Amino acid sequence: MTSRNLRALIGPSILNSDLSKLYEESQKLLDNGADYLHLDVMDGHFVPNLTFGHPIVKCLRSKINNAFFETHMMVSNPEQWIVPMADAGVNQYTFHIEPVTNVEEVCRKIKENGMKVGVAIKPGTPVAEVEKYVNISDMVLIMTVEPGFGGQKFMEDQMAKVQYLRDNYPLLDIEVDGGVGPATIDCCAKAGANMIVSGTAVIGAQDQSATIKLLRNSVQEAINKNQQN
Ligand SMILES: O=C(CO)[C@H](O)[C@H](O)COP(=O)(O)O
Ligand SMILES: [Co+2]
Repeated sequence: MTSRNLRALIGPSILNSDLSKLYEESQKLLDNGADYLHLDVMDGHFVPNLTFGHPIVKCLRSKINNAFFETHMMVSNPEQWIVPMADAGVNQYTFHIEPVTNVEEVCRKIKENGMKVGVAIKPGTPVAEVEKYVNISDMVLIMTVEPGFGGQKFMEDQMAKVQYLRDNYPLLDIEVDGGVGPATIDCCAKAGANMIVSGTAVIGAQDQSATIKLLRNSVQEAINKNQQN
């Protein structure tokens, strides 16, 4: 949890981009105004899909020096990858709490390795499960699809979790991920999300820059409105 003002931040997911051009696609997103990059790491075990791991992240970091990298760790043993990801130049390590027995220990180890901590929950996990860790993490990720694949339909029923967290933790960084784009952003913004992951909607946009701006404006307007009340 942080004590600064909330900011609207847009972190495109490169999951559904042309991964043979990972550097070019990532740089294009940053040039078009992305605030950070959301890198989806899947192990084929916690989720039924495989993506990439720390060697690829390290290569990307060697070409992109100054962007904020968040890895979304959809893996069964998040503790295993903390040191390699820190070494690869990751800034924030966001992991799912569902398979973890000692979440505090994982949070501690992530911080010890110089990264920010994100704690994530799947749609079926109650918000109370993640609320326990709000005070020892930098961000909470509320998944708005079942993790594993890009391009799925946004689950509006997850907004109750976002709203609950925002009502109780006004300065908490709350991220949403899955099916978020121009058609669903107002709903996320209104519920109180301030960190927005958007994959397909940004990657496939005719005008990436305009889409990123539209997402950010919607969230910033909601933040401003909230602060007036
Ligand atoms: O974590 C993810 C899937 O598990 C991705 O970040 C997410 O799906 C983003 O892609 P899209 O906006 O296309 O849904
Ligand atoms: Co993700």
